[in-house]
Amino acid sequence: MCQQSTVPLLDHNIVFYGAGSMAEAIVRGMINRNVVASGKIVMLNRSSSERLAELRSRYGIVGTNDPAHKTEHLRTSPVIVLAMKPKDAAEALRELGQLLSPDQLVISVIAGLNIRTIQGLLGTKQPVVRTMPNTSSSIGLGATGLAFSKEVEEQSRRLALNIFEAVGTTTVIDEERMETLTGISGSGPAYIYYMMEAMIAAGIRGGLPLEQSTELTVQTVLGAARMVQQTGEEPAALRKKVTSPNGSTQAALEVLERGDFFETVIAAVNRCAERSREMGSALEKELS
Ligand SMILES: NC(=O)C1=CN([C@@H]2O[C@H](COP(=O)(O)OP(=O)(O)OC[C@H]3O[C@@H](n4cnc5c(N)ncnc54)[C@H](OP(=O)(O)O)[C@@H]3O)[C@@H](O)[C@H]2O)C=CC1
Ligand SMILES: O=C(O)[C@@H]1CCC=N1
Repeated sequence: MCQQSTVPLLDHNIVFYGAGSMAEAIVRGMINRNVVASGKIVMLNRSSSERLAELRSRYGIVGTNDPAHKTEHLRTSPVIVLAMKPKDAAEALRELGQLLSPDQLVISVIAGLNIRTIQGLLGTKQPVVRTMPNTSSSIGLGATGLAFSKEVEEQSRRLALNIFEAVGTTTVIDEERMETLTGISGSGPAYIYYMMEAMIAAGIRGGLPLEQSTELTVQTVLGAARMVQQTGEEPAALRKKVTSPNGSTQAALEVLERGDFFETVIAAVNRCAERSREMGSALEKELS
């Protein structure tokens, strides 16, 4: 993980076009890690003024809905992060393309939307970085996959990596693997939270107070992730160390196996990847 720097990495504006959960997670992480001064972060959305007011007061960023200001920021910012939902992307990108000049870097966090479609909707051969971050970026523990269009020059490549390295780890991949990566790390936090919800519920049903059940679950998930990271051992090897022959863990794992846990998780990751492709195809159709 990156050390907190005393000098911000970015000394120019960065626009977040879309001001929802993912944009906030990255912004929060960037501010906490001093990647950029909060006054240089501009957050734009479609219509929610209350949301922008909340973000302005929470982070000291610039947030505006005023059409003239929005246009001005989009026209002049060297870096624009696309952070709206896939369903809203086509219209937004068509309008955005008319404002851009060739050197402005476009970074997308939109699931499924590929580089070719981004450039097609913009109507320009813009340098594009397609990324898939996750919401843990907000505490500096994100995992972001990145793929670059051929127009992205070394300096811009470095800049994009700097932004996401400051809020977690980065993995550069071939764009064709982005949907699989989405299935693992983009959506992955939700699977872990779901597992945690179930563990907490089981604790409560077994008579533990909510607070204790939550604390035990959180520490268990945290400890297990750290064990894999710090020991360098395979998860399967670590699992075996918990599992005494004919003991309680074995009995529990047998129940998970009966529910086809392993293959169910793989099927969930695959379905996530497939859904990302479906969303991408719907956007690709907007090109014709
Ligand atoms: N949430 C996550 O864990 C992750 C999300 N992503 C991707 O991030 C993107 C955003 O997701 P998320 O933050 O969860 O979504 P949210 O619904 O929380 O936020 C979407 C934002 O986009 C804005 N918006 C919609 N249309 C436009 C437009 N035409 N112009 C400008 N802004 C617009 C909305 O503004 P308003 O409220 O005013 O309509 C809102 O601020 C998605 O594409 C998703 O695939 C990627 C990785 C992880
Ligand atoms: O659910 C979604 O579509 C987004 C993409 C990855 C995480 N959330």
